[in-house]
Amino acid sequence: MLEVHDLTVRFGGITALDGVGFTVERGEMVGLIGPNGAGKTTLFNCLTRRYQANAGRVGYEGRDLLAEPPHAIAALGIARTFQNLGLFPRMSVRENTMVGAHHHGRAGFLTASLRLPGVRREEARLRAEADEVLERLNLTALADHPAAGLPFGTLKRVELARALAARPKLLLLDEPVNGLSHAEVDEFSGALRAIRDDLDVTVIVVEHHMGFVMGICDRVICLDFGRKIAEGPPEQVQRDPAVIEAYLGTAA
Ligand SMILES: Nc1ncnc2c1ncn2[C@@H]1O[C@H](COP(=O)(O)OP(=O)(O)OP(=O)(O)O)[C@@H](O)[C@H]1O
Repeated sequence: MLEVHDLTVRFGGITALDGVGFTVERGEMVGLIGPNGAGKTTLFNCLTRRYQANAGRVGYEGRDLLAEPPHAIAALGIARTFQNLGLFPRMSVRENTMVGAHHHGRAGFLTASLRLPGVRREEARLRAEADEVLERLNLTALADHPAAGLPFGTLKRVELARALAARPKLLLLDEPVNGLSHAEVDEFSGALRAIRDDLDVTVIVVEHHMGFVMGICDRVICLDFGRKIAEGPPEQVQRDPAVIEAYLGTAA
């Protein structure tokens, strides 16, 4: 599904990604780990075309992803969540979720403003789809509640709901369980497993929570200073001396 070759991104004198390469098969759940500043978010920003790569290639379902404009990413089936949440505080949980589905809508600015019957039907369809996602994530009771004022753990689930409403084939999760309690992490893991099994979604997840990553991922890739330093099954990567050193080096 995804083939990343020799991806390099520089910001002035900093090389945020340095010749990174890996592949992801359809249906896999891949963990992307590495100390702060390793280049994980930069990688997501390249895959969603927010950042321009200096070198390298990315193949996505046989396409040259780096040749696609940023606005085409959602329609290609790539959705992401953000480390610091990308929600609209004054909009309800349902409305925030419907934002994720906007690229399925066909109504233009004019037809939408005129509220023609076709537009109303379409809105009802998007709303029904959003409600289905909310149900799956145990958010139905909060559908009409504004995002503002909800606990952080709940907002993390709303953020996931928004990404799922886009009906993604490839889901990029940026620190989805950061700041969650132990019980919330377990709940999130369960929901994510069910989503992967039921919705045929391929997942790449950036996370510092090792218990979560090791418990849920089929394969783990570790970056350090923009380079891939390890890749393999979770138990193997966890024991890899280069990975241990990268983390301990940061802590020291
Ligand atoms: N827009 C930018 N402009 C300049 N430097 C940037 C930019 N984005 C990222 N960087 C730099 O690139 C490097 C990689 O950052 P990135 O955010 O990708 O790391 P990360 O692995 O996601 O870290 P964290 O775990 O802290 O989120 C860092 O040195 C960072 O300062």
